[in-house]
Amino acid sequence: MKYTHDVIVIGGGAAGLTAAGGCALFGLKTALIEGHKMGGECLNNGCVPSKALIASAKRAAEAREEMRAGVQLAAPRVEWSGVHRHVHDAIAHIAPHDSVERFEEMGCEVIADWARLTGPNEVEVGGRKLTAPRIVIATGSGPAVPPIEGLDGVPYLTNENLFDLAEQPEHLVIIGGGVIGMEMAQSFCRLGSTVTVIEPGELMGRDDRDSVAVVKQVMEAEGVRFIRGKAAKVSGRPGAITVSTDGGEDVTGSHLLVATGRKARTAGYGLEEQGVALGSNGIKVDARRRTSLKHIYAIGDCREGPRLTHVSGYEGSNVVLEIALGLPTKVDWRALPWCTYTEPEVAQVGLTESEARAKYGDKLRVVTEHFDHNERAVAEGLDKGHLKMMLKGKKVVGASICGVNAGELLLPITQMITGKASTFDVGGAVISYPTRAEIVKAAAFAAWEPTLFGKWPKRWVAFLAKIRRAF
Ligand SMILES: Cc1cc2nc3c(=O)[nH]c(=O)nc-3n(C[C@H](O)[C@H](O)[C@H](O)COP(=O)(O)OP(=O)(O)OC[C@H]3O[C@@H](n4cnc5c(N)ncnc54)[C@H](O)[C@@H]3O)c2cc1C
Ligand SMILES: NC(=O)c1ccc[n+]([C@@H]2O[C@H](COP(=O)([O-])OP(=O)(O)OC[C@H]3O[C@@H](n4cnc5c(N)ncnc54)[C@H](O)[C@@H]3O)[C@@H](O)[C@H]2O)c1
Repeated sequence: MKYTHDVIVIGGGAAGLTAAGGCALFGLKTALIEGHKMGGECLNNGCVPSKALIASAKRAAEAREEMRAGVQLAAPRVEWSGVHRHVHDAIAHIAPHDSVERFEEMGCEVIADWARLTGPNEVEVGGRKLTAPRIVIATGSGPAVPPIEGLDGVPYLTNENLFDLAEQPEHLVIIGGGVIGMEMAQSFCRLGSTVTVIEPGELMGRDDRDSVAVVKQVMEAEGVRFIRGKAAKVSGRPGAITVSTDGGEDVTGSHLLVATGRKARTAGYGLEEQGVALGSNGIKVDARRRTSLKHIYAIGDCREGPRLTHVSGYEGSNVVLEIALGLPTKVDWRALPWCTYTEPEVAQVGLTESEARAKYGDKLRVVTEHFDHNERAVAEGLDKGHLKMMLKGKKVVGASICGVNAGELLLPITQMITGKASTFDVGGAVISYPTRAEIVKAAAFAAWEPTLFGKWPKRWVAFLAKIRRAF
């Protein structure tokens, strides 16, 4: 069969851009199809605007802090139009990196339209039929909005319109205390909105409980109100929206944000018709990200599995190895990192303590180091939080960190989990003093303390000392 392309990539978010760019750079004839905005969720409605908003909020929070380190800042003045501009400037600054022009320069044929799978090797787009021996689906996810009674009758926000708000909410009610709910709750509160979070289960359910407890305490002290319960009914009108929980509590706010999880984009573009198997929330894939039709790959948020930008990029790179170089490449989640950018941040890599306990039982050793023993943190007066390192013998199987810039501390731990560095290497490394990174070195060294100061080294030391005394 004569194909129009070597590979067709559907979706121009983090996953699709990585896959298409990589294939084109290797010289494959690559079609990259994006129906909406290049850069997808991360650039336009996700990571970039949310982290920019968090940055504005952090400035306001610092000014609101009581005197620290002998300095009292003046009360903050928040201009919503300025916050809005900062958020959109950040998007505009990064947009060229994900642009049509950049991907065309790499060698992709970029098509700005909606694609539809019309045959096992055929995609229809903009009235054209493209064919290729390999197809990559990277269509992402959107907000999963639960069927709450009355929700359709009021205006509500999701991550798709939150960053376009023209005015600052007076009282933002957030349904969902997951990652989006927590990052946005703290930010809007710090910018001066009243914020209420409704969550029936654990806040930030995937994360280490001790870390989340620290964040919750900080957010409550800053003024965020948490209601334990499930949003069961919504009523009201624009500007006065009431959410009633299954526990009988009512809260009325000026704005409502629904942050109740993600739904993979799998409908309406031919997957089922072509026999691509779907799971409960995403395309079914194997470890090599192949769908039930082995020449069709699914990567990033659209398939079942973790939904994070770096995961999309990682899977995009993997399929480039498969498609361009013919190297079967399985995903490896042993050292999967993630970070929630609350303050303090909550960062995780590998297993949490509870996962590690379930897997290793008594063989697990948890080393905990606190930032109030880290001299940089103490000097800065920002010493809340801790690092927990999960060890099986001298091998790291996971770590949870809660603290200022916790996400920046994950890299050496990733290397220890994958075996590219040992606890001995990191525990014995010379690193700058005083840095927060010393907490990682201290925990890695702790893996060796029982051995280093154990029976045999002590015997050797005693022997040497005895000889020295004798001569
Ligand atoms: C508020 C928020 C904050 C976040 N913060 C972080 C963070 O700090 N760190 C982190 O790692 N992750 C974060 N995420 C998650 C991250 O944004 C996603 O995991 C990531 O963007 C997924 O990339 P993707 O390429 O798989 O999908 P997407 O970015 O959703 O891209 C899919 C693209 O496919 C296009 N498309 C869909 N169907 C078709 C079709 N039929 N034809 C043509 N085009 C199509 C869509 O228009 C879209 O542009 C955040 C998410 C949200 C919502
Ligand atoms: N820093 C980051 O890496 C980052 C930041 C933001 C988003 N993300 C990504 O975005 C997604 C998280 O999105 P999210 O926060 O919407 O989902 P989530 O799954 O983290 O949290 C959703 C929460 O909504 C709650 N919920 C569901 N129905 C409810 C109801 N009726 N009433 C009250 N609460 C209800 C759930 O119990 C859950 O805790 C993930 O894919 C995540 O990886 C990542």
